[in-house]
Amino acid sequence: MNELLEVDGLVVDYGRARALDGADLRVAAGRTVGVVGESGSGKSTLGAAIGRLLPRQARVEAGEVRVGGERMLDLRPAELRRLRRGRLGFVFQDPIASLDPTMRVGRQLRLVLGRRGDVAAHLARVGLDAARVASAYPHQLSGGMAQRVAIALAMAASPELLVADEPTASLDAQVREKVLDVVFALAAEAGTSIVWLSHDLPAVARRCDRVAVMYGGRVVESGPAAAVLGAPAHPYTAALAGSAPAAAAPGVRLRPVPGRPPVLTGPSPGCAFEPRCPFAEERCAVERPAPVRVGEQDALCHRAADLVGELEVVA
Ligand SMILES: Nc1ncnc2c1ncn2[C@@H]1O[C@H](COP(=O)(O)OP(=O)(O)OP(=O)(O)O)[C@@H](O)[C@H]1O
Repeated sequence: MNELLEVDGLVVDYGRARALDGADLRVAAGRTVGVVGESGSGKSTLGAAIGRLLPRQARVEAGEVRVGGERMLDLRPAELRRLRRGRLGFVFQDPIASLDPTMRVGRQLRLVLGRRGDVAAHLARVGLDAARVASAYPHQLSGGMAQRVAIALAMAASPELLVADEPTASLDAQVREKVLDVVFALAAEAGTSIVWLSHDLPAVARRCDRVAVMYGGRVVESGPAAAVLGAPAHPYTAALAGSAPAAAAPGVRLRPVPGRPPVLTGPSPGCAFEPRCPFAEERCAVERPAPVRVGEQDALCHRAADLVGELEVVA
């Protein structure tokens, strides 16, 4: 498979707090991947690290990020800008904050598209009327409209990879689905891969080809969405899928699994889920699990092979 994004063993600390503890992720060209996990599992850090957009206090301690084979962490600033502009797009949680407050929307798009770009056409692609929106400043737009503008900007150069960090978290439920429709339709048209960081497991299941489940700063299970969510290979995925409010309103934050998520200040000595895991054995507390292939999934669990058929999703 032609991998567009490869994240290997990524470790990121914020001072003493460890946000990523050896995260691995693969995204093939044109694929849509939902990255799910509880608050604090490291999703935003992973998304920011992909574009080398981590805040100043973050330190990459180990690991590697490659986009189209280019080693992101080694690029010089000019190369990094070129790669971000040409191959990557980002959409964040707060659309208004991601736009320039001092510049009219049309002008922001013009800067990205260049003189010959068709501002009105790019606004129309995200369902906005240029006559109404191009001359507005970001604060004059609703959240949904501002996010559409942010999507138009992120997708203007038809990037190979779009990283969307909870792009609909601040939007009303009715607007949310429409905004996601726009993101996925534009990406499908342009052949753009999506990494969508989300709390919303049912929504990810509906829209993504693949799912990566994060826990304690690692991707503990990944594989085709239907397999991961229908027949989980990791006990944490089973707990998370069981706790997903599938019947509740879309976008509702996941109900936490009993117990508390870990707060790491260094490498987890074993499996970070061990204290909450109903299947844990002695070695789980002291040996870091390596990936195990189970069916179509990769799971970081010592017991993944013996648990086949045991893990039920309690919906
Ligand atoms: N700027 C920061 N300074 C210090 N610690 C941080 C910072 N950003 C994140 N962290 C810590 O790193 C860990 C991972 O956070 P991150 O935001 O990546 O997780 P997340 O899964 O995206 O959470 P959420 O879903 O709440 O956004 C958490 O323990 C968090 O407290």
